[in-house]
Amino acid sequence: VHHAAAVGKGKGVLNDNKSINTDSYSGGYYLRDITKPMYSQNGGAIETYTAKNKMVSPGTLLTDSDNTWVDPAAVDAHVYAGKVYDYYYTKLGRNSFDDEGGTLKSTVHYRENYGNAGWTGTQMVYGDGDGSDKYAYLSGALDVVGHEITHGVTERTADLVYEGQSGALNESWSDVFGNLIENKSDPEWLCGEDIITPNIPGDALRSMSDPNKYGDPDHMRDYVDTTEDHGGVHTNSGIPNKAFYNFVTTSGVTRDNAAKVWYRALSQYLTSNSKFIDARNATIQAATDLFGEDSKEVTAVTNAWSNVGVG
Ligand SMILES: CCCCC[C@H](S)C(=O)N[C@@H](Cc1ccccc1)C(=O)N[C@@H](C)C(=O)O
Ligand SMILES: [Zn+2]
Repeated sequence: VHHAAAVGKGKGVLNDNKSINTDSYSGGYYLRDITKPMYSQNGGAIETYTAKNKMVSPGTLLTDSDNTWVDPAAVDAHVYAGKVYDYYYTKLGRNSFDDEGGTLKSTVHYRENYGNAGWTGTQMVYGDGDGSDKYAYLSGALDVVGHEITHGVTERTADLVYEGQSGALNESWSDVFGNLIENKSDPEWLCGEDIITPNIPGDALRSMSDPNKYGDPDHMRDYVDTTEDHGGVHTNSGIPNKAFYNFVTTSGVTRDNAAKVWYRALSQYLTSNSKFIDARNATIQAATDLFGEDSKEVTAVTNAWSNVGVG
């Protein structure tokens, strides 16, 4: 069967027009992007499926007869996964989540009234929202898609245990790369702002610049000891999130260099039971490796963690 790259059209969750890389064969179009380096290297692709609101993954590969796509959740999951692939490949030299050109699979319409998105260990899954007006389709935000795929990167590198401090680091690294990839110029470095209460502008699930705004700590003294949410991984992530925000907004530190430091710390130094103090040390070591011990990056990252009471 001959596969040919095609370009389709569709609207995203925010009703925006998007071009979509699709795969045309046997007289139909499939939501499979075969334009990435991984395809020619080892047949890796970006594929988008629907679970039809069941708890199945990957589900059914989406197809269309005329390459005009009418499922906004699928359009955004697909296009945004491509953007995340491109970011890791071009900015950090990583070839997909596994650095082996592994196919990136997304499943949309996962479960019923699912107000969340996740990484299953092999792929991304996206809910439609919780049935209230709190969420739009979760794949409609590039920071969400970047967040979930980064869990795949983390699992193949530091493999941070999803519990307590290592779990909060796991969550934070996903928020960091979700926002780096989304690359908005908004000063607050918000999480999920595009899909949280779509009718209310400006709100979000978390803020990296001011975690307290959404009830999350921004200093070690306010670390939340809880059994909820795997030990508060989405709350205590406020502390490393704020540390990254401090670092990336220090004058002279560029987003790309901050990303290199955080990626090198994740892939070379963090391990499954790392705690916040280990993340401080890992990012200082990574900055030292990349820019030298007397660099502004080393000074900035040291101060960034001190500011949140770590180290
Ligand atoms: C095992 C527990 C369920 C998986 C949690 C996934 S990884 C997650 O963290 N999802 C994000 C979605 C997201 C990402 C970026 C920006 C906004 C929202 C998340 O924050 N989920 C919240 C709702 C939560 O699980 O508490
Ligand atoms: Zn997460």
